[in-house]
Amino acid sequence: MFIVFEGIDGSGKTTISKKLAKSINAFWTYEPSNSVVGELIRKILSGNVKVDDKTLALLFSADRIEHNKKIKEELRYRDVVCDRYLYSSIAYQSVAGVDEDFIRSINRYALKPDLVFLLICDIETALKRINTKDIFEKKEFLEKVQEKYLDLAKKEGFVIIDTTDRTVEDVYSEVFKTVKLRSNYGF
Ligand SMILES: Nc1ncnc2c1ncn2[C@@H]1O[C@H](COP(=O)(O)OP(=O)(O)OP(=O)(O)O)[C@@H](O)[C@H]1O
Ligand SMILES: Cc1cn([C@H]2C[C@H](O)[C@@H](COP(=O)(O)O)O2)c(=O)[nH]c1=O
Repeated sequence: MFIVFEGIDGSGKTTISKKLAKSINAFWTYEPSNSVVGELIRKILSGNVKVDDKTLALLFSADRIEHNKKIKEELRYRDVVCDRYLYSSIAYQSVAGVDEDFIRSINRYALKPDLVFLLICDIETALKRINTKDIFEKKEFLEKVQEKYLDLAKKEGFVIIDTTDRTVEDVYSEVFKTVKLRSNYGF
């Protein structure tokens, strides 16, 4: 099973996805990945290197091609839990002004996940949770990204979980119950 966690920065994706991967003995992975393209992306996100928004969208899709190879390989043996994926590109890059059809087109060969969790959070709470700031971590921008995610969630059937004012344990318990229901395993 290929499970993806999406949401704005500070919504709790890394915390919850790592916890889930550990408890179901799945492979935990993330985007931007640790490929050479992923490393270049992180330099751009820190604001040290500037590129056109379309170039950044292309870099995310190139990193995803590299990342997909690893995911497919792991799925032969076990479940995969991923911290950010394709829908981060659709949400962030479209809010940054890149045409959604262009984003979908350059990602058309990306492996489809079996289950997507959208972790939503009050923006002020999310910003308080994060220490380092990247080029996208601004209140107005993240508000639009979260709206775009909610729009995608309705169309694509994501499981939405609000993490505002909830403990990690509480959020995790809801995630675990959903995975149990949606999978063939009796964890
Ligand atoms: N439900 C929660 N309640 C309180 N704090 C939380 C909750 N979930 C996560 N946190 C804390 O918020 C911080 C950010 O969490 P995390 O890194 O999981 O978010 P994220 O969505 O992966 O962020 P980013 O996209 O910026 O990497 C961490 O210090 C984490 O311990
Ligand atoms: C995969 C992906 C990511 N992003 C953005 C979203 C965040 O601002 C950063 C990643 O930071 P994190 O702390 O590692 O979550 O990258 C994006 O704009 N498009 C994407 O496809």
